Amino acid sequence: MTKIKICGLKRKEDIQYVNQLQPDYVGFVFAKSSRQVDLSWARELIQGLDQHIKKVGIFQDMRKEAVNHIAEGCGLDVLQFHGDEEPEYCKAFQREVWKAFRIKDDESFIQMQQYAVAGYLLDTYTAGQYGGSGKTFPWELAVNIKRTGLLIAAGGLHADNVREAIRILKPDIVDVSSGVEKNGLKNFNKMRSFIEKVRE
Ligand SMILES: O=C(O)c1ccccc1N[C@@H]1O[C@H](COP(=O)(O)O)[C@@H](O)[C@H]1O
Repeated sequence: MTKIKICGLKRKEDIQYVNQLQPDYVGFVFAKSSRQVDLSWARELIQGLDQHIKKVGIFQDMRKEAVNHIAEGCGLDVLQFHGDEEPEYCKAFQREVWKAFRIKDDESFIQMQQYAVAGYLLDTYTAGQYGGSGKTFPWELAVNIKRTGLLIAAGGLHADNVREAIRILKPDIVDVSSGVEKNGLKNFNKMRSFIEKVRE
């Protein structure tokens, strides 16, 4: 079954929502974003999180020492690198690593072959923005991609398009942030609809 990651939790209410709805993963954004959390707030949120839900930290071109400090402090299960991190950088961690690739055209996939990571996350290329854009990429571009780890589909997913994304991309995991928000905040009903669609 396709697993689910809900990204960008930043309020205690968000934690209550996911504890009730039980996605497989949740994401805490440590990169610059309207969803950014710092180490101490993330720790406080995580104290209330159901232990069965895996914790993903989202980073963008951050020093390795800083990433490790946050990962230790929060007990992160997965590190998601969403910037221009090089293959060598991604190999330098003891934890599971997912690398995000921003898809624009066929050439966007050439770079992917240089990485040996546990997860390959496909997000939409948006000029001047590294993630959380709420925009989709042409999924057909990724139908035959070669990869040696998990495939994580991201970028503009929501309850009304996620089944089509699963049909075309056959991902191991679907990742959503903007698509389960209302007025910039996570919304319980949108999260529930998204999760129901994936699991129906
Ligand atoms: O969500 C963010 O604010 C964010 C900021 C910086 C890097 C990545 C970020 N989130 C990731 O973006 C994709 C797509 O999100 P969306 O569903 O299109 O809003 C997803 O992988 C998030 O983990």
